[in-house]
Amino acid sequence: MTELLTAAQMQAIEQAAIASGEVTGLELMERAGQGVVEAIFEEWPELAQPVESGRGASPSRSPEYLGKDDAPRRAVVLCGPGNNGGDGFVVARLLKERGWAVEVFLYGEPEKLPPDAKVNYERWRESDAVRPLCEEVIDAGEDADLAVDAVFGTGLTRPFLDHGEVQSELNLWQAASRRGAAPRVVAVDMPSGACADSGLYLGYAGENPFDSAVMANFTVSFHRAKLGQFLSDGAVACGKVVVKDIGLVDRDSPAVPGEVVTLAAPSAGGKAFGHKYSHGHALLLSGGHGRTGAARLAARGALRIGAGLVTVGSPRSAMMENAYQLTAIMLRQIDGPNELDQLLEDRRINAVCLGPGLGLGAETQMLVMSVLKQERGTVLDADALTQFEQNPGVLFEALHGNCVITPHGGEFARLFPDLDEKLNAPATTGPAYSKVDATREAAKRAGCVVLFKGPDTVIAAPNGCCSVNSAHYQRSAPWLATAGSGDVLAGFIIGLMARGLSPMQAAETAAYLHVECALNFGPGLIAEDLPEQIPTVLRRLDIP
Ligand SMILES: NC(=O)C1=CN([C@@H]2O[C@H](COP(=O)(O)OP(=O)(O)OC[C@H]3O[C@@H](n4cnc5c(N)ncnc54)[C@H](O)[C@@H]3O)[C@@H](O)[C@H]2O)[C@@H](O)CC1
Ligand SMILES: Nc1ncnc2c1ncn2[C@@H]1O[C@H](COP(=O)(O)OP(=O)(O)O)[C@@H](O)[C@H]1O
Ligand SMILES: [K+]
Repeated sequence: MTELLTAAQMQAIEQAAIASGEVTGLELMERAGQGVVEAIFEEWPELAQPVESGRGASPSRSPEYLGKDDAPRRAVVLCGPGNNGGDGFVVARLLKERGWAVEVFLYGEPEKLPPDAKVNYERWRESDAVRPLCEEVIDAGEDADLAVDAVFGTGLTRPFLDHGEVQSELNLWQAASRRGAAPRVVAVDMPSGACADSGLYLGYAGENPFDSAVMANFTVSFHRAKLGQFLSDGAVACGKVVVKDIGLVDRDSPAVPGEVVTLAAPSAGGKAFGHKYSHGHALLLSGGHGRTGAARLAARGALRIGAGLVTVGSPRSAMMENAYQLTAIMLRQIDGPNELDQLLEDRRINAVCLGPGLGLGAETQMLVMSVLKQERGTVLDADALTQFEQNPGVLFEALHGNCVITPHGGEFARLFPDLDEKLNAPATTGPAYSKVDATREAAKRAGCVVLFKGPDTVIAAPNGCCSVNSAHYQRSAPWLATAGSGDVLAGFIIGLMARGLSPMQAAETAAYLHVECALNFGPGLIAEDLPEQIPTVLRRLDIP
């Protein structure tokens, strides 16, 4: 289970360790700096060689490794006014010990550094200069091999704006480094300017932070990854996240505030035994004539993910259209809520999904209400959510603990306009209101699991349980931005609920597998391809 911590949770863990006497803040800072240096050479082994050595010199820890014609590697280290800056001074010293030429710039006043950072500042100052962080850093960085961003980490509380020019230059370095030019940028804990809890850049009202903010090639975090590294812009700005152990032990400390968020992972448990009815019977409602594709996509998803039986319920107008295109999936005519009620007298139908392609209008509202009063496993998506834009309270009243709702950004805004407004208001103070905060509040209000879609899909239950299904970094799956992929996701969830997974487990597992399917297929993906990847993905993950 990969935990994603908020700044407050990380601070509480650190404080508890220091209070217990097992470690000092200074030791933690030294380990953090060591972790960053280690990560740099793991990421870029070539940096362990001096420039132009070309003689296969082995990595060395002392300046003696320099041959006659070799030039030292060069780094600029940008330090900030807090402990993130303290880590930066450690990194500078360790690189220098390896023979690097290092220039250090400080944003802030040395006298105001917190104690541990001050100690490391003084150690650096014993032999070298610290210059104020200003435009000079731009010239210094131009031909450096490496830029270390240790300006702000988990302590960012307000916008880092007055150094916009410096930031935009860092951004140019970063862009240049993606083209193979120097310097590479490594961020300590967070790319400075981005909030560690929300991933939002502070103070960028209406502007694209990526026009000027620090973006890293990779980010080194300590003990555990931070939430902001997997949410919103933070998940783009970090480049990649490497977590380094700094010797903190996990503890069930009541001092750690709030329920910890995890990265979504599939729940184990497959089709080891039983007959088809022991794997549940999922019903998916189709829209009318010309609007049936979405329900069939979802139904195919439900069947592939292992529901024992899957039925599409179709209005008369669409029976032929559906019949032509369904084989293993069964078809039943359902015209209106009364016929739906009759069908649901069959208690073996234990999970119902509605919304994809269903259309808007009074009938949709009645169908939703009819299903919800049955208290079966229920997934509401798309039109079944939009239908309640004018009266979300009616929906929340009827939702129950055996439901999952799966809004994308637009649907979320329709059901939870106030939360959407908070989430999209320009972030000015840290920790900023995050997609995790919004989804948790939404789940409480709705009284059921909410899966808020996106490359950073957040899944939350009313009890505060929450996970992030990340399609970033090595799981980046931009091909999912294709029509109908959300319908398949709804089908995956209802299929797993039919099989008996809890709403939270089903939503997490489905979201995880959805991304795996996209990764398995790759470019050119269309929604129809997603269910067809399930067999390979399940086999690879060893889920029977
Ligand atoms: N918490 C931990 O367990 C550890 C923390 N370490 C490092 O310490 C960092 C956290 O240190 P801090 O809490 O001191 O926070 P930061 O160093 O991230 O920055 C906070 C400091 O900057 C000030 N500040 C915030 N926003 C500002 C702005 N826009 N303009 C000017 N000043 C601003 C704050 O008042 C505070 O003094 C972590 O990111 C990590 O790099 C590591 O040394 C190892 C252990
Ligand atoms: N860039 C992206 N990277 C990863 N996943 C994405 C991306 N864009 C969309 N998705 C995912 O694709 C699905 C799209 O669903 P949705 O917006 O409901 O589309 P549709 O209604 O067309 O099916 C969601 O699961 C969402 O999380
Ligand atoms: K930083």
